[in-house]
Amino acid sequence: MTVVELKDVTREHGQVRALRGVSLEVAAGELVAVMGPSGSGKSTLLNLAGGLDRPTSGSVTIEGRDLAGVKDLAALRRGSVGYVFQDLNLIPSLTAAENVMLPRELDGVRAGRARTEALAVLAEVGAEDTAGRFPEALSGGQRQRVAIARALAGERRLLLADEPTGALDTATGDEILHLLRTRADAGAAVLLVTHEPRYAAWADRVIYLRDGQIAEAGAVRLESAR
Ligand SMILES: Nc1ncnc2c1ncn2[C@@H]1O[C@H](COP(=O)(O)OP(=O)(O)OP(=O)(O)O)[C@@H](O)[C@H]1O
Repeated sequence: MTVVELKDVTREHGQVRALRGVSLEVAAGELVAVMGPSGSGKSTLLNLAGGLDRPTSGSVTIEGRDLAGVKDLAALRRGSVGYVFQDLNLIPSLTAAENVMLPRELDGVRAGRARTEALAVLAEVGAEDTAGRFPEALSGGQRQRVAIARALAGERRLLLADEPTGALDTATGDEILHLLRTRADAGAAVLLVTHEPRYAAWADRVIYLRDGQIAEAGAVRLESAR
Protein backbone atom coordinates (compact mmCIF):
# COMPACT_ATOMS: atom_id res chain seq x y z
CA MET A 1 0.00 0.00 0.00
CA THR A 2 1.37 3.38 -1.01
CA VAL A 3 1.60 5.79 1.92
CA VAL A 4 3.09 8.77 0.12
CA GLU A 5 3.24 9.50 -3.58
CA LEU A 6 4.89 12.41 -5.36
CA LYS A 7 3.94 12.83 -9.02
CA ASP A 8 6.05 15.02 -11.26
CA VAL A 9 6.76 17.44 -8.41
CA THR A 10 8.57 20.71 -9.03
CA ARG A 11 9.38 23.25 -6.33
CA GLU A 12 10.76 26.63 -7.28
CA HIS A 13 12.02 29.35 -4.97
CA GLY A 14 12.14 32.35 -7.29
CA GLN A 15 14.78 31.45 -9.86
CA VAL A 16 15.97 28.41 -7.94
CA ARG A 17 14.41 25.10 -8.95
CA ALA A 18 14.95 23.08 -5.81
CA LEU A 19 13.14 20.05 -7.27
CA ARG A 20 12.31 19.32 -10.89
CA GLY A 21 9.79 16.74 -11.98
CA VAL A 22 10.38 14.24 -9.18
CA SER A 23 8.11 11.20 -8.91
CA LEU A 24 8.39 8.83 -5.98
CA GLU A 25 6.21 6.35 -4.12
CA VAL A 26 6.92 4.97 -0.67
CA ALA A 27 4.90 1.99 0.50
CA ALA A 28 4.01 0.85 4.00
CA GLY A 29 6.87 -1.22 5.35
CA GLU A 30 9.46 0.48 3.18
CA LEU A 31 12.51 2.46 4.25
CA VAL A 32 13.79 4.67 1.43
CA ALA A 33 17.07 6.55 1.77
CA VAL A 34 17.56 9.85 -0.06
CA MET A 35 21.15 10.76 -0.87
CA GLY A 36 22.80 13.46 -2.92
CA PRO A 37 25.13 16.44 -2.67
CA SER A 38 24.41 19.52 -0.59
CA GLY A 39 21.74 21.66 -2.28
CA SER A 40 20.44 18.80 -4.44
CA GLY A 41 16.93 19.09 -3.00
CA LYS A 42 16.82 16.40 -0.27
CA SER A 43 15.26 18.56 2.46
CA THR A 44 12.87 20.09 -0.07
CA LEU A 45 11.75 16.59 -1.05
CA LEU A 46 11.18 15.62 2.58
CA ASN A 47 9.25 18.80 3.38
CA LEU A 48 6.99 18.28 0.36
CA ALA A 49 6.45 14.60 1.18
CA GLY A 50 5.28 15.54 4.68
CA GLY A 51 3.06 18.46 3.71
CA LEU A 52 5.31 21.08 5.33
CA ASP A 53 5.60 22.77 1.95
CA ARG A 54 3.49 22.75 -1.20
CA PRO A 55 4.82 22.03 -4.69
CA THR A 56 4.93 24.67 -7.42
CA SER A 57 3.53 22.00 -9.74
CA GLY A 58 2.80 18.29 -9.55
CA SER A 59 0.97 16.49 -6.77
CA VAL A 60 1.67 15.00 -3.35
CA THR A 61 -0.68 12.37 -1.96
CA ILE A 62 -0.55 11.03 1.60
CA GLU A 63 -2.63 7.94 2.29
CA GLY A 64 -4.70 8.60 -0.80
CA ARG A 65 -5.39 12.28 -0.03
CA ASP A 66 -4.06 14.81 -2.51
CA LEU A 67 -2.59 17.54 -0.33
CA ALA A 68 -3.76 20.21 -2.79
CA GLY A 69 -7.30 19.56 -1.55
CA VAL A 70 -6.42 19.47 2.17
CA LYS A 71 -7.15 22.74 3.98
CA ASP A 72 -5.80 21.79 7.38
CA LEU A 73 -2.38 20.40 6.53
CA ALA A 74 -1.27 20.72 10.16
CA ALA A 75 -3.98 18.32 11.34
CA LEU A 76 -3.15 15.81 8.59
CA ARG A 77 0.52 16.02 9.50
CA ARG A 78 -0.08 15.51 13.19
CA GLY A 79 -2.30 12.53 12.47
CA SER A 80 -0.08 10.69 10.02
CA VAL A 81 3.40 12.11 9.85
CA GLY A 82 6.33 12.00 12.26
CA TYR A 83 9.35 14.21 11.59
CA VAL A 84 12.87 14.21 12.88
CA PHE A 85 14.43 17.50 11.87
CA GLN A 86 18.07 18.37 11.51
CA ASP A 87 17.84 21.02 14.22
CA LEU A 88 15.60 18.89 16.45
CA ASN A 89 13.24 21.71 17.44
CA LEU A 90 12.82 20.58 21.02
CA ILE A 91 11.05 23.22 23.09
CA PRO A 92 13.47 24.36 25.82
CA SER A 93 10.82 25.17 28.44
CA LEU A 94 9.28 21.68 28.25
CA THR A 95 10.72 18.50 29.73
CA ALA A 96 11.62 15.63 27.43
CA ALA A 97 8.34 13.85 28.20
CA GLU A 98 6.34 17.05 27.62
CA ASN A 99 8.09 17.58 24.28
CA VAL A 100 7.05 14.09 23.22
CA MET A 101 3.49 14.62 24.50
CA LEU A 102 2.91 17.98 22.82
CA PRO A 103 1.95 16.92 19.28
CA ARG A 104 -0.36 14.27 20.68
CA GLU A 105 -2.08 16.75 22.97
CA LEU A 106 -2.45 19.17 20.06
CA ASP A 107 -4.24 16.33 18.37
CA GLY A 108 -6.75 16.03 21.19
CA VAL A 109 -5.21 13.11 23.08
CA ARG A 110 -5.75 13.58 26.83
CA ALA A 111 -2.73 14.47 28.92
CA GLY A 112 -2.76 11.22 30.91
CA ARG A 113 -2.75 9.05 27.84
CA ALA A 114 -0.23 11.27 26.06
CA ARG A 115 2.09 10.92 29.06
CA THR A 116 1.74 7.15 29.15
CA GLU A 117 2.52 7.00 25.43
CA ALA A 118 5.45 9.39 25.84
CA LEU A 119 7.04 7.34 28.61
CA ALA A 120 6.61 4.14 26.57
CA VAL A 121 8.19 5.60 23.46
CA LEU A 122 11.03 7.21 25.44
CA ALA A 123 11.74 3.76 26.86
CA GLU A 124 11.64 2.30 23.37
CA VAL A 125 14.39 4.67 22.23
CA GLY A 126 16.44 4.10 25.38
CA ALA A 127 15.81 7.55 26.86
CA GLU A 128 13.47 6.77 29.75
CA ASP A 129 15.81 8.52 32.20
CA THR A 130 15.40 11.84 30.34
CA ALA A 131 11.61 12.11 30.89
CA GLY A 132 11.65 14.79 33.59
CA ARG A 133 14.65 16.73 32.32
CA PHE A 134 14.82 19.81 30.12
CA PRO A 135 16.60 19.74 26.74
CA GLU A 136 19.50 21.92 27.90
CA ALA A 137 20.37 19.30 30.52
CA LEU A 138 20.63 16.52 27.93
CA SER A 139 23.52 15.37 25.80
CA GLY A 140 23.32 15.63 22.00
CA GLY A 141 22.58 11.93 21.70
CA GLN A 142 19.83 12.10 24.32
CA ARG A 143 18.23 15.07 22.57
CA GLN A 144 18.28 13.14 19.33
CA ARG A 145 16.52 10.23 20.99
CA VAL A 146 13.87 12.51 22.47
CA ALA A 147 13.27 14.04 19.02
CA ILE A 148 12.92 10.55 17.56
CA ALA A 149 10.54 9.57 20.37
CA ARG A 150 8.40 12.60 19.56
CA ALA A 151 8.26 11.55 15.91
CA LEU A 152 7.31 7.98 16.83
CA ALA A 153 4.60 8.76 19.42
CA GLY A 154 1.14 7.82 18.25
CA GLU A 155 0.50 5.86 15.10
CA ARG A 156 2.61 7.70 12.55
CA ARG A 157 2.29 5.90 9.27
CA LEU A 158 4.83 8.13 7.56
CA LEU A 159 8.17 8.93 9.18
CA LEU A 160 10.48 11.56 7.72
CA ALA A 161 14.00 11.84 9.05
CA ASP A 162 16.46 14.48 7.83
CA GLU A 163 19.97 13.40 8.84
CA PRO A 164 18.64 12.02 12.13
CA THR A 165 22.01 10.66 13.09
CA GLY A 166 23.53 14.16 12.85
CA ALA A 167 26.82 14.27 14.66
CA LEU A 168 26.13 11.16 16.73
CA ASP A 169 28.79 8.54 17.31
CA THR A 170 28.50 5.41 15.21
CA ALA A 171 26.96 3.24 17.92
CA THR A 172 24.18 5.75 18.68
CA GLY A 173 23.65 6.38 14.96
CA ASP A 174 23.24 2.65 14.41
CA GLU A 175 20.66 2.51 17.21
CA ILE A 176 18.66 5.33 15.63
CA LEU A 177 18.71 3.52 12.28
CA HIS A 178 17.67 0.33 14.00
CA LEU A 179 14.65 2.17 15.45
CA LEU A 180 13.64 3.52 12.05
CA ARG A 181 14.12 0.11 10.46
CA THR A 182 11.97 -1.50 13.17
CA ARG A 183 9.19 1.01 12.53
CA ALA A 184 9.34 0.31 8.81
CA ASP A 185 9.21 -3.42 9.47
CA ALA A 186 6.13 -2.76 11.64
CA GLY A 187 4.40 -1.09 8.68
CA ALA A 188 5.44 2.56 8.59
CA ALA A 189 6.71 4.22 5.42
CA VAL A 190 10.06 5.86 6.18
CA LEU A 191 11.98 8.45 4.15
CA LEU A 192 15.49 9.04 5.43
CA VAL A 193 17.89 11.72 4.20
CA THR A 194 21.46 10.71 4.86
CA HIS A 195 24.96 11.40 3.61
CA GLU A 196 26.24 8.15 5.06
CA PRO A 197 26.33 5.03 2.89
CA ARG A 198 26.57 3.11 6.15
CA TYR A 199 23.04 4.20 7.08
CA ALA A 200 21.65 4.03 3.55
CA ALA A 201 22.55 0.35 3.69
CA TRP A 202 19.62 -0.17 6.08
CA ALA A 203 17.18 1.00 3.40
CA ASP A 204 15.16 -1.07 0.96
CA ARG A 205 15.87 1.47 -1.75
CA VAL A 206 18.15 4.44 -2.23
CA ILE A 207 17.39 7.39 -4.46
CA TYR A 208 20.11 9.82 -5.47
CA LEU A 209 19.19 13.43 -6.12
CA ARG A 210 21.29 15.70 -8.28
CA ASP A 211 20.27 19.26 -9.15
CA GLY A 212 16.72 18.61 -8.00
CA GLN A 213 16.21 15.47 -10.07
CA ILE A 214 16.38 11.77 -9.31
CA ALA A 215 19.69 10.80 -10.86
CA GLU A 216 19.59 7.16 -9.94
CA ALA A 217 17.48 4.80 -7.89
CA GLY A 218 18.27 1.31 -6.84
CA ALA A 219 17.56 -1.45 -4.42
CA VAL A 220 20.02 -2.05 -1.63
CA ARG A 221 19.86 -4.39 1.31
CA LEU A 222 23.45 -4.90 2.08
CA GLU A 223 22.76 -7.53 4.67
CA SER A 224 26.36 -7.54 5.69
CA ALA A 225 26.04 -3.93 6.90
CA ARG A 226 23.41 -4.82 9.48
N1 LIG B 1 13.29 28.81 1.09
C1 LIG B 1 14.16 28.80 0.10
N2 LIG B 1 14.41 29.91 -0.63
C2 LIG B 1 15.28 29.91 -1.65
N3 LIG B 1 16.01 28.83 -2.02
C3 LIG B 1 15.82 27.71 -1.34
C4 LIG B 1 14.91 27.61 -0.24
N4 LIG B 1 14.95 26.35 0.25
C5 LIG B 1 15.84 25.67 -0.49
N5 LIG B 1 16.37 26.48 -1.45
C6 LIG B 1 17.36 26.09 -2.47
O1 LIG B 1 16.91 24.92 -3.07
C7 LIG B 1 17.99 24.02 -3.33
C8 LIG B 1 17.75 22.70 -2.61
O2 LIG B 1 17.83 22.90 -1.19
P1 LIG B 1 17.66 21.70 -0.13
O3 LIG B 1 17.75 22.30 1.22
O4 LIG B 1 16.46 20.93 -0.46
O5 LIG B 1 18.97 20.82 -0.44
P2 LIG B 1 19.61 19.61 0.39
O6 LIG B 1 19.96 18.57 -0.60
O7 LIG B 1 18.70 19.23 1.50
O8 LIG B 1 20.94 20.26 0.97
P3 LIG B 1 21.80 19.92 2.31
O9 LIG B 1 22.36 18.55 2.13
O10 LIG B 1 22.85 20.98 2.28
O11 LIG B 1 20.84 20.05 3.48
C9 LIG B 1 19.25 24.74 -2.87
O12 LIG B 1 19.79 25.39 -3.99
C10 LIG B 1 18.71 25.76 -1.88
O13 LIG B 1 19.56 26.87 -1.81
